Amino acid sequence: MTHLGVIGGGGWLAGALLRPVLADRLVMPADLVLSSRSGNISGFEAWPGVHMTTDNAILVDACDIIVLSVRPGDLDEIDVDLRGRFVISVMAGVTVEEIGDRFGARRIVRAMPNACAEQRLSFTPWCMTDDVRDPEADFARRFFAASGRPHFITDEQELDYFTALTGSGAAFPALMADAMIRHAIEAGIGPETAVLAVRQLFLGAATQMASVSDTPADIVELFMEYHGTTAAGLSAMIDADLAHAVFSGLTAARRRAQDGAD
Ligand SMILES: NC(=O)C1=CN([C@@H]2O[C@H](COP(=O)(O)OP(=O)(O)OC[C@H]3O[C@@H](n4cnc5c(N)ncnc54)[C@H](OP(=O)(O)O)[C@@H]3O)[C@@H](O)[C@H]2O)C=CC1
Ligand SMILES: O=C(O)[C@@H]1CCC=N1
Repeated sequence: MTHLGVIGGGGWLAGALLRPVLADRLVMPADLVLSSRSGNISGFEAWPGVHMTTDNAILVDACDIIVLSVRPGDLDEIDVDLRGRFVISVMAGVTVEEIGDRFGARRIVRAMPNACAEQRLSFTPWCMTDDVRDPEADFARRFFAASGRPHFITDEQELDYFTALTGSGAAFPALMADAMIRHAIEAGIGPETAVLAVRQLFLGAATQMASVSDTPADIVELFMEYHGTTAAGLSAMIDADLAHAVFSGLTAARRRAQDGAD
């Protein structure tokens, strides 16, 4: 039986990835070991059989698949020997070469999910070393499929880009949504109604963009050609160079991922 050990299993991303995996019974609670530094792990009350420890060596001894999910700045504290283990890393900015050099592992999957994993809606690009065996690659794909859409890539460097683009999850759309909510409140709409309205707007917009064949650019074009109130708003946003602000943000996030995300 395969045992899965998650170093940093008490963290935000680990919980978001693991709850769908447990709900789907891809891994049974008794076969899962989570570690944290403090011993405080919550969010797994529905699966009382999950093992928890503060000792990463105990976790590694008990498991054949090891997930690395600590913050990059905490990696130096992780003193374990992962030779012969299949390793899955979801850490931003830590290359497979670094993981191999540091822990002795050769069979490594590196992935960049996002926190929408909790809603099973992560976009999760992933890559692997040549040594990964077919059943291990299949496990990795099914592991990430439980929490969203895995997308296999062959160029590891793209992961630093995806860390900025999609690893950020709801954060960048939330910035746009928050600006809209603040504008609505300034215009006299009650705060609760403003939040309700913009949440429903983003749900509708995301669902539409995910389900119709029109690209986002096609949708903008459609409204521009309609020449109505929305076109007036779009023109003002384009004139204010909204794209420039977005490009600056993504460039800064990518640079941080390339420099080693802490
Ligand atoms: N959060 C996100 O949206 C995303 C995160 N990532 C990546 O996932 C990784 C985890 O991030 P996230 O879950 O947000 O981080 P959190 O800070 O939420 O969780 C980190 C976890 O690591 C534990 N930890 C720290 N040091 C050790 C140690 N020496 N031994 C065992 N456990 C330890 C912490 O324990 P304790 O709390 O007790 O200190 C905590 O449980 C990061 O590398 C990040 O780059 C990638 C994509 C998205
Ligand atoms: O903001 C962060 O650093 C984490 C890693 C990638 C996405 N979120």
